[in-house]
Amino acid sequence: MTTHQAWLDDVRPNPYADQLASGFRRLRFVRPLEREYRLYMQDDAFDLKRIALGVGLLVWLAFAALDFFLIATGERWWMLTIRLGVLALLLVCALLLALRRHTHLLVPLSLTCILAPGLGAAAVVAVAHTVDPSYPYEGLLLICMAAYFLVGLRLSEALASSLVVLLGYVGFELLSGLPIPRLINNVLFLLFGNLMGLVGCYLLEYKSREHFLISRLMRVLAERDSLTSLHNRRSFNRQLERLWRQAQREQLSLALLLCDIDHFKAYNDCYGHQAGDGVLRRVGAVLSDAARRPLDMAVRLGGEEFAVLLYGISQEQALQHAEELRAALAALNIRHERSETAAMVTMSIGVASMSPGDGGEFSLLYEHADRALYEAKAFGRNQVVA
Ligand SMILES: Nc1nc2c(ncn2[C@@H]2O[C@H](COP(=O)(O)OP(=O)(O)OP(=O)(O)O)[C@@H](O)[C@H]2O)c(=O)[nH]1
Repeated sequence: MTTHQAWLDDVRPNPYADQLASGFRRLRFVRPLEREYRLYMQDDAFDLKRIALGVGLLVWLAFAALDFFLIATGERWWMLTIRLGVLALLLVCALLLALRRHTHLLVPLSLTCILAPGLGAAAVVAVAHTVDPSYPYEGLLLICMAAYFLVGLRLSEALASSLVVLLGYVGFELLSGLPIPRLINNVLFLLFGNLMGLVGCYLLEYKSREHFLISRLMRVLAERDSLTSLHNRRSFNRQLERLWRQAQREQLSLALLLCDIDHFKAYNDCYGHQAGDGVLRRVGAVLSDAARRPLDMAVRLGGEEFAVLLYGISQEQALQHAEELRAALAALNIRHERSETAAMVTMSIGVASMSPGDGGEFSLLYEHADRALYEAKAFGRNQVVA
């Protein structure tokens, strides 16, 4: 953690950076991040689970064939019955996983894929031990290892399912009458194997969580302006293109508000750069409040230039939004004694609205808003022009 600390402080407050800085030794994030991580894991582990299940089915069948060589008595039919029962259950799980529709069932399905063969194998071993105490029980460890490393379970889930398998094994062996010293020997071997799995799984999950936090943080840093936390120009360009296509499909209009703080250079010169940064942050918060709907976006284009992209609203509504923004900034009443326009910090806003379905390029929307902003500046600033 300490290696991150130095640069993490530069990007805080940010939920991913905060979590990286505060640590997660217990393999748990704060609640909203934990939920996000689990969803990410669900998506990430889907293919892994399908491959693991395919391999598991083949291994299970191979062990069933092996039983026939190792056990020659009637018990082999009990063992085969158990194996077939487990096989049927695994096939149902495989079918549900193949459909890929039941993502909410992913964890229960994974647990079933461990518990069914685990308890099934424990029962098979116990039945075999009634006729041949040297029948190999070590295969149980393979199932525990699959829980720790193969099916994408979290440590707590892998540990719980492995313990259930172990307890099941002890119970079945007690019923089958395996001599106690031998049972203790077997259980100790399985416990030590599990201990290794536990440590490996902890390190793996720790790294997976760290990777999740860092990759999300990188995404935020690549898409957001560090001073205001608004989207940056790159993110804006991408979103504008995306929304343009969506508005084209849905026959809706798109509005762009280009906002520029008036006499900001004079503000910086008068009150200092730090105070200027404070103003940029407060303007950012005002714009961010105006873009709360999921497809809307507030952007810092650079310097004291901002933009608000609004989805599916008319020119009149866009003008109204712009006036509200201007009024919200005025209501903050940030003193600006060097402004030639007013005694407080104000902004000029250029508004453009277009329906992509009517034809034209999305760059036109920006051009129209830019021209309107130029006019707002030219007509005396602190006003909205469409
Ligand atoms: N404090 C601070 N100032 C910045 C930042 N980025 C750009 N600026 C300053 O913003 C000022 C922009 O000046 P101009 O482009 O002349 O704009 P203006 O003074 O607002 O003039 P008008 O827009 O015509 O009213 C410059 O002094 C930049 O140094 C920043 O991140 N923080």
